[in-house]
Amino acid sequence: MAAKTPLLKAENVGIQFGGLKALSGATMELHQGELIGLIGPNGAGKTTLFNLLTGVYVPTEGRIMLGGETLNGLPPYKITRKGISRTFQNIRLFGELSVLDNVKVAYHAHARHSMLSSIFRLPSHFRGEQEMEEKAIEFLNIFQLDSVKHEKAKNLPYGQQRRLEIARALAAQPKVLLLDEPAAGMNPQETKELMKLIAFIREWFALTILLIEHDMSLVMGICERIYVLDHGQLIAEGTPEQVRSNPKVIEAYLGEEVS
Ligand SMILES: Nc1ncnc2c1ncn2[C@@H]1O[C@H](COP(=O)(O)OP(=O)(O)OP(=O)(O)O)[C@@H](O)[C@H]1O
Repeated sequence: MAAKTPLLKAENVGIQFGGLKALSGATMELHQGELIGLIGPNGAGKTTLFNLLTGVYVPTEGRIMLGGETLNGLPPYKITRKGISRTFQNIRLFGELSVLDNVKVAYHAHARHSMLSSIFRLPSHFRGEQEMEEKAIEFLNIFQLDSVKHEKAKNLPYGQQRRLEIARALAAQPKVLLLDEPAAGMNPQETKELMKLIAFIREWFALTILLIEHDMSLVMGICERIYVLDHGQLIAEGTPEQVRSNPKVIEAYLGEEVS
């Protein structure tokens, strides 16, 4: 029975901004190891759902649970510590810091060596530092960023900045990774490679991933299941094939490319 408990669950979740119901009655379950797509037209509520899952917004209705523990009302940093990391639609990096330091800072937020050992530069501090550097370089290798590790993040080409953002999110050692349009602004070749990389890191880190993507064809190849949002409501859920042929989804995407 325990195996059936979802890792992350949103139960009738919603939020209202003034008169606007940006999201309402959203119920979603992510199970350990799944790679799930979240799609929908512009303004459907996709990022709002991410903001609710990560504590940026507090739901005005419903419950969010991670492994059975309710997250409602916890601040974002506590939710990150509990195991939910995310990337943003608009890249958020420390532009003036090196690529390596960007990952180390993210790793630091999670590292366990104590403040006292850092202040007094005790041997455990240096072991912690070394371990952090090794871990950070490991992440950079996976994302093919090791050759640019001393570059300032702001000087990287766009595609590399996007990959660095994912490396940073992973450095927090999440159970669940939320990716908000990770391929936005990438060319088709970069996008294809990124999708492969996402499928790879899911396996490598035994992650559960929720991926926002505007273009259904991009998620078709790698996601087992897809949730579809439209006007703040989840209108469909199923395999890519089920979702693609769902009349509500076709209607929501009317005038847009569905496949
Ligand atoms: N803080 C806020 N205050 C007021 N309205 C908001 C706020 N955040 C989101 N909204 C509104 O909620 C709705 C859903 O926005 P959201 O950004 O979640 O959509 P989205 O599906 O991610 O869209 P896109 O694909 O364009 O990124 C929009 O109408 C948006 O203007």
